[in-house]
Amino acid sequence: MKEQKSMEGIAARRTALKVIRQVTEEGAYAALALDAALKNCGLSGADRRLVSRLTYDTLDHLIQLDWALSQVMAKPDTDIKLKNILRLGACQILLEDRIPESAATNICVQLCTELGMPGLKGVCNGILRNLVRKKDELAKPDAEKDPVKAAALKYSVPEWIYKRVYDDYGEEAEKILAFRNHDEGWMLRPNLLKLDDTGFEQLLARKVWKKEKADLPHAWRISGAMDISRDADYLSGNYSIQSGGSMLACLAMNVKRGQQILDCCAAPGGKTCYMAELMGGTGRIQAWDIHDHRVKLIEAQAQRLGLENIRPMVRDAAKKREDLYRTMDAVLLDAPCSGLGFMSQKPDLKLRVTEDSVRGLTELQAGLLDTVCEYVKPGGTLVYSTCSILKEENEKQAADFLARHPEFEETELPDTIPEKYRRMRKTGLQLLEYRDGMEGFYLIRMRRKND
Ligand SMILES: C[S@@+](CC[C@H](N)C(=O)[O-])C[C@H]1O[C@@H](n2cnc3c(N)ncnc32)[C@H](O)[C@@H]1O
Repeated sequence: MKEQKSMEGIAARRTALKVIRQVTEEGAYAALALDAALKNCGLSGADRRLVSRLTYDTLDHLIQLDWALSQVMAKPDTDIKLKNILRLGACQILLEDRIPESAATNICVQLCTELGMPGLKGVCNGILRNLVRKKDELAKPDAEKDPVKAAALKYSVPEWIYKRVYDDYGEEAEKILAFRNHDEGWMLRPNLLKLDDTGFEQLLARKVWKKEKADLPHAWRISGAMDISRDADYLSGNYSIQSGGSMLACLAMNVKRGQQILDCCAAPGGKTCYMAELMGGTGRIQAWDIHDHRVKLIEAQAQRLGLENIRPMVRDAAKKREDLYRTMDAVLLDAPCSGLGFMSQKPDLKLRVTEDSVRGLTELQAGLLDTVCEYVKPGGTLVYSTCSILKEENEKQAADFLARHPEFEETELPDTIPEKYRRMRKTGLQLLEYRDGMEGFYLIRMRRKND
């Protein structure tokens, strides 16, 4: 029995290590790699939770863990496989109260053999035991001499992210970067073609989940659901899972029955479907995405929800379509972005996003805005949104667009959006996780002036 328990412990760490390796060595997305690893893995509920926690904690604290390890290793530039085993060990030794240090170390030593490195067992053992001994006296960078390095390490973010967020938000950067989302909840909203708010509340009352009304129209926060995408009411299209920022972008579009709408970067279709419902299934939404396999996701959502006013299409929104000029009542550009608004929920973003990639995205966003704005009718609406917190992708991007396009102006957010969010605006609305209880998200509503 005892032996079986220790084997389960190994299985959970082996699975966590597999995901950490896929993310750091192969560039996999943590959420997808974790889902795949947990599918049919045969682990108990407690072990599955341990896998998720160890994976996310290791990735989230990777910069701190590497710093700590560099102080107890003779040669910090070690083989990447060994490095990942050490990171997993350091995560348990430095961040977990409930795991005995000896168990963490012994299992990591065992994992060296499993990864075909029996010759490194002694090195691994030595480094982790050294870490256990010295963990309370690890040096920190001198905050006076190198404040950026010290702060980046404190929040376990790359230095360029710390600098950028500090430049954008000043002292508030600390709150933004310190925030960690430990809420495993979801935001749900009813399919408006099938259920009104009362009907949805009754549906939720039948579920064992914890639920509370969110401060957005129709929306509820729920937690305690294992795999919501297998729930029968979800599968039969009674409701959707949608984040708060995403719902606000749809409300900002202020769509009406019978309108012609373009959603330029639409996959997997969360916003398209909400807008299609807000239009009561009437009018038409062209839902473009550049990737064929992602357009199929829009089709699947529209089908699940029974929405017939959506036209999913594989289109490159960067290519001009003169035949569509001035034809749309409203255009949504939910642009490809760094995604840094989800940093606390997706810590692998900190490893994936680089200064160069942000530069490329910013140029892409500006080009897309210049192209798709042409489709808006006089008096029509253009909403630009991202799930980023960087001003370069958001407020500054929008201000630059408005300067290049005097035929557009920023307009008020409609009163379907709660006043609290309408009041928070400067140029556009920036939501922040630590403050607003939803992902970091940006949106601005603009209008093409009448000629
Ligand atoms: C932020 S996601 C959109 C999320 C979506 N609006 C939703 O709410 O479900 C950005 C999307 O833009 C797509 N994309 C990137 N470049 C594009 C382009 N040039 N034309 C059309 N779609 C593009 C990506 O494939 C990705 O699906």
